[in-house]
Amino acid sequence: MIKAIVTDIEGTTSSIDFVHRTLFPYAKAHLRAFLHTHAGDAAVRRLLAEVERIENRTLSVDAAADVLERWIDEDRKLTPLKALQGMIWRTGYESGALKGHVYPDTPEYLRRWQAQGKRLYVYSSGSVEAQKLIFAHTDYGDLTPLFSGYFDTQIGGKREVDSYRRILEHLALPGADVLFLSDVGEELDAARAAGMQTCQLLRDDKAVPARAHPQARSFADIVV
Ligand SMILES: CSCCC(=O)C(=O)COP(=O)(O)O
Ligand SMILES: [Mg+2]
Repeated sequence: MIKAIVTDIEGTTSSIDFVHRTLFPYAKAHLRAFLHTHAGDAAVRRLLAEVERIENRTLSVDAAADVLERWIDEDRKLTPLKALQGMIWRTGYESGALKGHVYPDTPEYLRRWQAQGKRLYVYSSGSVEAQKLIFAHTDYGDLTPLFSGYFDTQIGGKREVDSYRRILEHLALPGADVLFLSDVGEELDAARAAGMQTCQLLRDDKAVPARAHPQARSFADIVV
């Protein structure tokens, strides 16, 4: 029996377009000014040091902004970029400039599954801060009370089997009791290799079907 469900965000609970056409441009538009204002803050300093380590060179604030803007364009899933994006999006959500997109079936089925006693978790390349923000600011209210925990790239990349093994250790459940939901075949392959059950969300025509996994057009199609 499924005791826990771990869900991806982009392409699964929420639309790819929202992430790429609203969230990423917002982060890019505010990044440089954010870095100039906060480069002295301890948390931002640590993240900029990580950017320098990845680039293997010393960077001025503007040079770091250039690198991070390029990473946004390339959709790189690098931890310091994702952490900085989360910090920038916070201002957007709190001012009302951003509203977290979720498909209508997302809150409905998350509530239903929680009422059935299943524990719900998020695993996204977006930072834990960004995950909490998107679910706290939806048209359906604050969905964060539905979740028992959040995982981001600090636990490992989403295409790596070890990431899912580590998540299972945190959940203290065997893989057979855990269902992972994602739109990306390589992520589902890695979760299955760790022993999890899987289901691919095919929300729109952009998703590439991974026929080795059960498939669903919405959460209403998922058998738990
Ligand atoms: C937390 S919302 C922003 C998601 C994000 O930054 C991203 O890169 C999408 O990654 P996902 O693993 O949810 O497909
Ligand atoms: Mg996804």
